[in-house]
Amino acid sequence: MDQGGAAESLLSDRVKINGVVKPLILTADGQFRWSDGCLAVEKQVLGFSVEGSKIKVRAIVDTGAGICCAGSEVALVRKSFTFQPLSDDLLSLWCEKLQNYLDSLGRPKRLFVIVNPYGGTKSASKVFLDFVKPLLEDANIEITLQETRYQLHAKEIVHSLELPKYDGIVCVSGDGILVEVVNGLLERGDWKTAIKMPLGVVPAGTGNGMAKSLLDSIGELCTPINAILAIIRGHKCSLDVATMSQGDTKFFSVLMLAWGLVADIDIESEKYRWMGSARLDFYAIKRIFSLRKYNGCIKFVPAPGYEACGEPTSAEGESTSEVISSEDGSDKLLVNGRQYGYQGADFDMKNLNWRKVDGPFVSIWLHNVPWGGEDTMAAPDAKFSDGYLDLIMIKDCTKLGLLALMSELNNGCHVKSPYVQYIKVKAFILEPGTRNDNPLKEGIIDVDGEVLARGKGTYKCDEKTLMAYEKLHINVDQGLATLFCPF
Ligand SMILES: Nc1ncnc2c1ncn2[C@@H]1O[C@H](COP(=O)(O)OP(=O)(O)OP(=O)(O)O)[C@@H](O)[C@H]1O
Repeated sequence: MDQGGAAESLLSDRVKINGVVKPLILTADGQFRWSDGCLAVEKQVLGFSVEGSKIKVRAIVDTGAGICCAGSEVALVRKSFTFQPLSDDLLSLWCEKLQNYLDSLGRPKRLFVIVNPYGGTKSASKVFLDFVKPLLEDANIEITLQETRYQLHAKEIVHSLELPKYDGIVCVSGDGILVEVVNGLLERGDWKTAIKMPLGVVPAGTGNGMAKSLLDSIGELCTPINAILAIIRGHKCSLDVATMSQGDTKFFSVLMLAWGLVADIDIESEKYRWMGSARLDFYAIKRIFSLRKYNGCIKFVPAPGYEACGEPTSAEGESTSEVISSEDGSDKLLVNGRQYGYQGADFDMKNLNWRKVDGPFVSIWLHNVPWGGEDTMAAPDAKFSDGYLDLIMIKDCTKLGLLALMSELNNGCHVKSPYVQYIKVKAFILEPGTRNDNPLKEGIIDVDGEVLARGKGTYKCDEKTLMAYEKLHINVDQGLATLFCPF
């Protein structure tokens, strides 16, 4: 038996496999090999347990064919491999070596899992039971489960969550719950440390843009199994957070903002929910044939290389609040005696290269990540933490041009249309106006799939929204949040 002296081997031994004594080796680069099999620990091994004098290694393997996992063409199946070391000492040694190797991978050990049983097709509880729970158990990850019971419940939960007890928060939901979690973390007094908590998302809503963006970035399908495997493997990446502010009211966005055509399609098509997913295509065609344009103005700070867009302008800062340091050292903001958490990126609004474009506009779309939903690659060049939002702007477009453009949203080629201006921005000001065919009607501002503001005469305009249909400031904090990612 070799305990690692030989090159590349952490442990090389003879063990019983199916009653026959065979050589087994664990290499320093994480290969677990025996005479008729091999597992790559990093990619395939989830965890192991001791059963009497045997060790059961639980893995996920690609069978290459056969049953599909939730639509995935790759047939991933859970498999276990059992072996019996020849003495108790060797059993302990194998456990130690395997555990040390798994520990060196920095995987999470305790996860707080939020399930929204009412999101999307109401499939989140089933996704949790079929994929999330069994795979987390295989990986020996301790689960604390909380189902959401009402809107904004997830935000409330993370407000008071004892974060040091967990290595990450997992949302089994659509994008809505992830956005609530980010907002909840950033509203905490200890937001600076809270927002470093790794966040995972397992697609189980109607809008699964973040899960799709993460998995598609390495060519994987957006399936619950691929998403939970990425979380178990524990790789992390940073994510830009955009702060939308109107005076002292803030909203923290991780996906997108839409105003004009895309917002109208997204929000007003709710009237046709009974049509299922066809409602979006149906309503898009309807909107294109009676196209609206909105007056207003946008100002932005372009990323290097995009300075030619728009006309030079200036932007006046609107900081009305004062950041104080509290006794516990956390930065809290005192506005009218009330304490807030994060207040947006530290930004000197005045001394930047602001540019301006005046309306009317057909559509303004700002994207933080490439995919807005599983079928919408809105911003093909968007990066998780480049510190910029991708602006997709349409001012003028023929109806046929728009139809062609919309049909390319699933592959991102719409940005090549001559009617589309596609640039990256660091900061953005939206001054939304009225419809240019009817000064009594205004528009809708859609942020991360929720209505941030509704103007006069819009669909459900009597419903209260977080912000008014007025000037809105947006700036980006590079890599503020952390995500579990598959790369
Ligand atoms: N128990 C509940 N009842 C009703 N709404 C809820 C409940 N729990 C959460 N919600 C709300 O459901 C919304 C959608 O959440 P989720 O992220 O799962 O899906 P989505 O794809 O973003 O949206 P949807 O599927 O509703 O179009 C969130 O805004 C959240 O506040």
